[in-house]
Amino acid sequence: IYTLSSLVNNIHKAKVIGLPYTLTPIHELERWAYVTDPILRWFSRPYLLRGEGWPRWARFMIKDWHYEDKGRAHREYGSLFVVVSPGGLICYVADSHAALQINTKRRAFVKPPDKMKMLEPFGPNIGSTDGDLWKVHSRVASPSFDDYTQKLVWTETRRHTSMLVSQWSASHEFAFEKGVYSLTMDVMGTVSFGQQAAQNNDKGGHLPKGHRLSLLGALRGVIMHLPHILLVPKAVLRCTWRKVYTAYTELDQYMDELLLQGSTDLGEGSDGIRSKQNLLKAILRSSKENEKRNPGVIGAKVSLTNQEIKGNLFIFLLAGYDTTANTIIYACVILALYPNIQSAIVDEVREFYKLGDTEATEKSSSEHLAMFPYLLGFMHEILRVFPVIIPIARQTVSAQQVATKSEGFDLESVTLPGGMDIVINNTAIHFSESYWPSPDVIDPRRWLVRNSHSFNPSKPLTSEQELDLQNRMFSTQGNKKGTFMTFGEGPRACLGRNFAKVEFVAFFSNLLQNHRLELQRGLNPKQVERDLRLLSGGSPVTLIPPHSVGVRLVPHEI
Ligand code: HEM
Repeated sequence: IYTLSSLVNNIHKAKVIGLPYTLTPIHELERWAYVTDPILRWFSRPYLLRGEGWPRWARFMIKDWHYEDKGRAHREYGSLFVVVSPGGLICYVADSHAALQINTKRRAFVKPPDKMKMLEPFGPNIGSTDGDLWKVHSRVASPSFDDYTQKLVWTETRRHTSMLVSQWSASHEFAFEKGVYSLTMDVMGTVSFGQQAAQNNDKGGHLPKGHRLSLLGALRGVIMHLPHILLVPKAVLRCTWRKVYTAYTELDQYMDELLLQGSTDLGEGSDGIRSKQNLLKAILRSSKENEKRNPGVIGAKVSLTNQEIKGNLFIFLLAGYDTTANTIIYACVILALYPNIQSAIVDEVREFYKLGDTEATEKSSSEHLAMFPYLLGFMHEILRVFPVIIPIARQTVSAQQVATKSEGFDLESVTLPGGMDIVINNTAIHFSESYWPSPDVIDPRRWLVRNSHSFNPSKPLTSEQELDLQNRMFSTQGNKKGTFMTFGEGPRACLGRNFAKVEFVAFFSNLLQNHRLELQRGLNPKQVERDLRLLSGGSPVTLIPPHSVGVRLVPHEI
């Protein structure tokens, strides 16, 4: 009776909103969806492989159904619609104008508070907080992502890629995904905690006093078991999964020690040289500087506690490790499938090496990136077609009006009630013909013309586009806001987007210097591409390919 009356009540709420709505027994944000998701994914596989999307009755019960759906639901119900279940209502948005407002008005549309608590195993952070507290986190954390950090990312990524290339080229059947994951993890580790993360290992017996794992070992243990650390209460973890619990406590202890060391260095003034820093020290210093700058603000929070600094370092690891790894993995497979795109990137890489100052540390990260416009275009095209962060979720704090501008959508604005869940369907936006002509076609040149929305890879180029392509400039300036959402938009957009771009470019500029990527022998390219585009691995955190995809490194012909 309760379930039924909740459903009737929710239908009434949906009718008042006035948007098209549809019913489902369970929606994707409910706990029950953890049960329906694996069953329905397994059951729907044959439909997906036929290119028909989800069975209509099942789709809203599947977590992150949007990727495989590719905007079908929006073509059926409209660019904004509501899914109603006894458990609640979700408003799905695929209208760039509405998406932009929702992302820009951060005080009116907040991150769902109940889900954000989960992101605080080490402490509150920039990703989990909202309102005034977020502002303090943002003020302290943002300056740490400066040019020095990006340069560190550049050098560390190139160093780790060189090591990976020698391992991979020594063995034809290398563990491809594993290599990429360990690369992004090691880069995150050294950039966050300094060289200490790369030194001492668990096997060599040189563990620091009082530790059972190395810093990198603890980091790896935490990252590999993130879902358990985020979802299982610590007391339960301690009794049931000792190994994971140990990694968690060890990382906590390392961060405490590093913070203490960092504070002492700052106090003694021996930390004046920015070049000796890592993210941990940078954020500590930024927090102290904020405190000095605002001494008179009584009662107002201006700096972060050690707990909050740890929380932020954790969120950087969480947000930056497998997002970048999966972007690189999708990119490697697409390069193996599209030799023409790979050749254009190899040309760009060769131009770069001709300049002869590849490790030029005096160059800023933006100068490095400017040398790879096509590669950056390719990265954005990968992130458009494979948006590794699938949904962007928000909740209204009180009743909020949202204006819409989609073609064929009757309503000019709608009022969403307070406490309503909203999901911005970025896959639907990225596969909308009106924002991205011929959206299925992967073409990095979209990002090298002044107006990406007028570029149709299936049609001949206009003279203006030809001119733009000759000038070879990567830019998103002319693009309509709200049409590319993989890094989010507005004040809560990704803090590490430049970090990810530098890492991506540093990786491929090194990998493709002497080698090409090909599919492993025996794989059918059509089948590989079909699986990649039609299925996802159903990860709880980021979009991952449905199964391991073999690529191999082949030396360039001389
Ligand atoms: C390809 C790689 C990446 C993608 C696609 C990505 C995507 C995103 C998206 C979509 C958001 C906004 C979520 C929302 O609005 O709810 C976000 C936020 C964030 N990202 Fe990334 N990210 C990437 C890499 C990184 C890296 C490398 C770092 C750090 C080292 C990072 C740190 C963050 C942080 C701290 C936030 C929270 C910002 C805030 O709430 O104010 N990300 N990211």
